[in-house]
Amino acid sequence: MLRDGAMQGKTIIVTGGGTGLGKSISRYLVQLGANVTICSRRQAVIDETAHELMNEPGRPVGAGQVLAIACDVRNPAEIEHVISQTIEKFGRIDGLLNNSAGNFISPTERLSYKAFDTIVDIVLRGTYYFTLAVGKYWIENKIPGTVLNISTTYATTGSGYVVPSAVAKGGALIMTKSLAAEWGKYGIRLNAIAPGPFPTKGAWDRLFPEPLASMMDPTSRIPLKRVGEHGELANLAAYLLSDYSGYITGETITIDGGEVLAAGEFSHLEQVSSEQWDMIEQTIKQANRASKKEGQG
Ligand SMILES: CCC/C=C/C(=O)SCCNC(=O)CCNC(=O)[C@H](O)C(C)(C)COP(=O)([O-])OP(=O)([O-])OC[C@H]1O[C@@H](n2cnc3c(N)ncnc32)[C@H](O)[C@@H]1OP(=O)([O-])[O-]
Ligand SMILES: NC(=O)C1=CN([C@@H]2O[C@H](COP(=O)(O)OP(=O)(O)OC[C@H]3O[C@@H](n4cnc5c(N)ncnc54)[C@H](OP(=O)(O)O)[C@@H]3O)[C@@H](O)[C@H]2O)C=CC1
Repeated sequence: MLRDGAMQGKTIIVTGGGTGLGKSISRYLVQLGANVTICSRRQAVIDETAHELMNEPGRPVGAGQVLAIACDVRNPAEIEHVISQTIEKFGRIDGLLNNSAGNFISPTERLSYKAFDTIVDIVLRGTYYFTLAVGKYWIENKIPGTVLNISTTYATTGSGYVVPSAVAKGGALIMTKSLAAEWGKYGIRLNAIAPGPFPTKGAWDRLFPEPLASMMDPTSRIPLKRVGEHGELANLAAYLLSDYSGYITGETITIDGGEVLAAGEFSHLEQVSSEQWDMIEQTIKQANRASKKEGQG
């Protein structure tokens, strides 16, 4: 979507950049010329991704560099290591993509305290630790940085069976708005993306395992009748991390094929056949005529 070289000179840290959506967004940022530090717990996974992104067939001239540094986002010392290594290699940091997450589907009453903590710690604590560390660096160095948080649509609607994730994503979303209000004076912007279903191994293994996968079709509730494509999300993420979105802050952009609209009370009526609509129309018109007659009488 953006022109070639649109992110040249920018350095972005992508948490969870070794897999799934973080990897796809990192790929696009690198193609656009950004230097990208990818970090997550598994060094072997991020090393392999860094190698892949640096050696892609058709890699454009002017594509960015990739640095892979292991980091558990629950650990401030490891976050500070990522920040110092990134500055040492690329000179500065312009953007932070908080994309790391943990999640699995479960009735809430089956969760141990530790299970609940594990999700909230990765998603909420990890997001505010990283944002705080990078934000302090930006304020101290007068850099107008940009944070982009990968949220979910249920961060605002709520959802059963993923309650720790909903709690944590909801908290991170409120942080996005709150800090956008507070740090605007430093030129720092914070936005979020709320994706609908975008197939990744990480999400599908934990949210649509068998027998759930055979029982439900995630596209059935989506007005556009399909899941998202990674390139569609990467376009939006690159735009929100770029200077082209310079007047947008505190915003959450939903990219879900209209899935959240399924909550509308009558939105499921696509199951009604054309013949049934003929009958319904006649029934309503009959009721209209009857009520008119009552008015005349
Ligand atoms: C498409 C829609 C939106 C998508 C949104 C996304 O975020 S997709 C992103 C998807 N991507 C990812 O999630 C990627 C990263 N995810 C992961 O690494 C793991 O899934 C993790 C989040 C469990 C963390 O692993 P870890 O090694 O740090 O932790 P651990 O193994 O030690 O477990 C901690 C506690 O949780 C318990 N527990 C675990 N499973 C279940 C269960 N099914 N049932 C009940 N409990 C369960 C486990 O028993 C333990 O508690 P205990 O017994 O000690 O009291
Ligand atoms: N796929 C989808 O349909 C949707 C995804 N999302 C969001 O998109 C984002 C990416 O998810 P997706 O790509 O699907 O799934 P993935 O499982 O591929 O991505 C999650 C990433 O988080 C990293 N991670 C997990 N725990 C930690 C930790 N403690 N410290 C650092 N990194 C960690 C993982 O790497 P490692 O294991 O090496 O640490 C992994 O790279 C998440 O925020 C998710 O909530 C939102 C809505 C829908």
